[in-house]
Amino acid sequence: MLKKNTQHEKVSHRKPVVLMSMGAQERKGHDYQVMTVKYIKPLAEHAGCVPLLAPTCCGSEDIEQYLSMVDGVYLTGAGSNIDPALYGQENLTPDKQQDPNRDNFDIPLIHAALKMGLPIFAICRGMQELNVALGGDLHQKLYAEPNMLDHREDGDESVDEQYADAHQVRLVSNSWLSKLLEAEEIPVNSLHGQSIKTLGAGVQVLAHAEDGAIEAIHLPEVEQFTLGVQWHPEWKAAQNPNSIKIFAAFGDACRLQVQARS
Ligand SMILES: N[C@@H](CCC(=O)NCCCC(=O)O)C(=O)O
Repeated sequence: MLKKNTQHEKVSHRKPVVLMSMGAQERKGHDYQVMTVKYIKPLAEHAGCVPLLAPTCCGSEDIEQYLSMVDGVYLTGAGSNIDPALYGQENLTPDKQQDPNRDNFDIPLIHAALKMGLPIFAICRGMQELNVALGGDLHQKLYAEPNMLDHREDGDESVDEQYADAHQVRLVSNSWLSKLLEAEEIPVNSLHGQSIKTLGAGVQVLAHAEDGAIEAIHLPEVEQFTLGVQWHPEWKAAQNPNSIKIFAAFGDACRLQVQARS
């Protein structure tokens, strides 16, 4: 009987594991590391990945070990601002919360993940981190810039109202994102006071808001999937076909990574 040579047919059927870095929160005098459920669920349900939550409070020395266990990196939004010293500016919003541990974990994490060829999907603060890690900078108060709209949510509204579509974004024509979403323009929610000002090395724009604010980026010179969006596709993702497509595309890229490693 002929023996089938399975050596070249090794296909791994395990789900991709994706690292999510947690953020700091203080509650009743105790320091917590947290992650919002709205970010976790679409990664499992629409990307088909296994979320692995990494605390950012223990320094960055174990980053390579974390990355050796995962097939992708997912950088979420968070209320805290990135320390402007990391992009060479004085702090213009000293009243706003910062999270130096997350900054100090995520910046080297991004460099290491890029070096390892891991897919990266970044939302809101995560997209800003991706740009800062590559030497770009931010508008610290987008709302105070001439001719720019106020992209912040109204804190007095209900959460549903805060995350409702707020404006259109125009996708760069013929880009992979416009092809994926089969659209030139999509409506998005908007909950940020800061935004990308100068692009980092290798960063390219994939979408703009009506006022010119940068709404989506990628790194076309690297081989792996990279996407940063300033809006929140994680919010009620199951009800938004564009969000489902974005999470599925990230999941597909992580599945390719699983195969590449098997
Ligand atoms: N502080 C930055 C980043 C904004 C951001 O990530 N917001 C997320 C809000 C909370 C959440 O939905 O997780 C800025 O203001 O631009």
